[in-house]
Amino acid sequence: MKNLRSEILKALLRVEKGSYSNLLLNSKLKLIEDKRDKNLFTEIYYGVIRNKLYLDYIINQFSKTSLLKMDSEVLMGLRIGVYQLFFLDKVPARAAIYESVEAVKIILPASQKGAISFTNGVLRNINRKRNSIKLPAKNKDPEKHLSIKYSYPMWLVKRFIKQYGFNKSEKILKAGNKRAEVIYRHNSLKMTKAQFIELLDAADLEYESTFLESFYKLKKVNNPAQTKVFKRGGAYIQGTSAGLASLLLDPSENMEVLDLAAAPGGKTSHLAALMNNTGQIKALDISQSRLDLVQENLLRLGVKNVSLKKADASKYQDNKKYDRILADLPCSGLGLIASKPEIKWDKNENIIEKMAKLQYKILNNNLNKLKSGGQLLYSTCTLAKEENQDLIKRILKENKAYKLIDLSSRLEKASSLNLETKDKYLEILPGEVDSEGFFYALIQKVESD
Ligand SMILES: C[S@@+](CC[C@H](N)C(=O)[O-])C[C@H]1O[C@@H](n2cnc3c(N)ncnc32)[C@H](O)[C@@H]1O
Repeated sequence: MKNLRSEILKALLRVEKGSYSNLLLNSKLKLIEDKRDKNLFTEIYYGVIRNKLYLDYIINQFSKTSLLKMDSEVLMGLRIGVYQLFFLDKVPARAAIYESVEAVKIILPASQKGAISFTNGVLRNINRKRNSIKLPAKNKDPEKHLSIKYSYPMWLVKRFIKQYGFNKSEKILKAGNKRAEVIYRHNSLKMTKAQFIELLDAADLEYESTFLESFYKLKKVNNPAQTKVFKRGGAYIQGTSAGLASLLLDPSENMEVLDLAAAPGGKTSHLAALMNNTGQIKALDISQSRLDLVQENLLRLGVKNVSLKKADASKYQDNKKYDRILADLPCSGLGLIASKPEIKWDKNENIIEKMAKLQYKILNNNLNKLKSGGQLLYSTCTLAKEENQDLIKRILKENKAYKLIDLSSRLEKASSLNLETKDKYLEILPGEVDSEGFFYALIQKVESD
């Protein structure tokens, strides 16, 4: 790779235009040989996305030009520079400024000399007066304080404070800025636990256990999808909160299971493993290209009891009745900010409302596919109550033949987590648990005599 910072700058501009940060990063890291360069690329790239508002707050105090009027290349170059100055002790200030200005120089045409000296001047000025920078006061404007300190848009800070109060919100915001860890789920359909561990050890992969028995946190791994254990189907990369969903649904062998939104297949393949490849899982998704990913994953993982179908789950019709239904539905994703920090900047209140409507339609269309006594697990990776508690309350109010089951005993059986359910629901909050934010509710069709 020719110039690391200019490549970071280009990649960040693409994320601003809508590219998925994790997919783009993976494709960029493949082009970098040196391990230290890979780490520095990742650090600056995610650091700038995570801390954008804080970086802009600083730049704004030292620039006579408004941020809105700046060339996007210059603004991004400044963010890259300020991030290094404030967050990376190992990069000397002189190098941080020089490299960031060089990156802008490479990207902008030579005719834009003024923009280059502007970038240089602003960065030097910020570095000189760095000790004078102050956050908005916590006691005067607590919302603004959190918004700038942790770089979250105001609407999201206000929403969290309303739902969880100031202290819990601060923990959630802080945890969302921590780099997400890579976790392998051991896939028992391809190898025993002992063989799985043997392959981790043989590859010198450092790991530690988690609150779920089959999930291992990997330390310092650059290409988790390139290891032998992964390629042989012994592992699936999956967060612990995502993994908890299939465990809470608790399927048994030979059951009939419906998965309403399956792609890329994490929970489907986990269910298949828990059922030991017996019974039948019907897995739906609205997107064919995403179903192709499921197919690829199921093949690698040796899953044999799943049939895939492209369908809109809000309209899907089926004459069968199921023992278990997994409704891991599309959502606003506010629990996944640590692994996909651009969620901070891409989402808004309208998306939450839109998602809640879709989730309502999907649940209403599928509840009647449960057998008598059958159970549906609803899960989302978001922390918006309209998509979680409020939605489930409404569904149960309108459908009297269904009841909510307290998730405590399932949680105790599935994990070593010491968490209380609230109103029978379970919610995982980043900052309280070292995992993604998730919500779960278990609904049962009341048995008819
Ligand atoms: C949260 S993801 C599912 C993750 C999956 N359960 C897993 O564990 O890998 C939501 C999925 O819902 C799909 N989707 C969105 N709208 C849908 C609809 N109306 N019907 C079915 N699937 C839908 C998306 O394509 C996406 O793959």
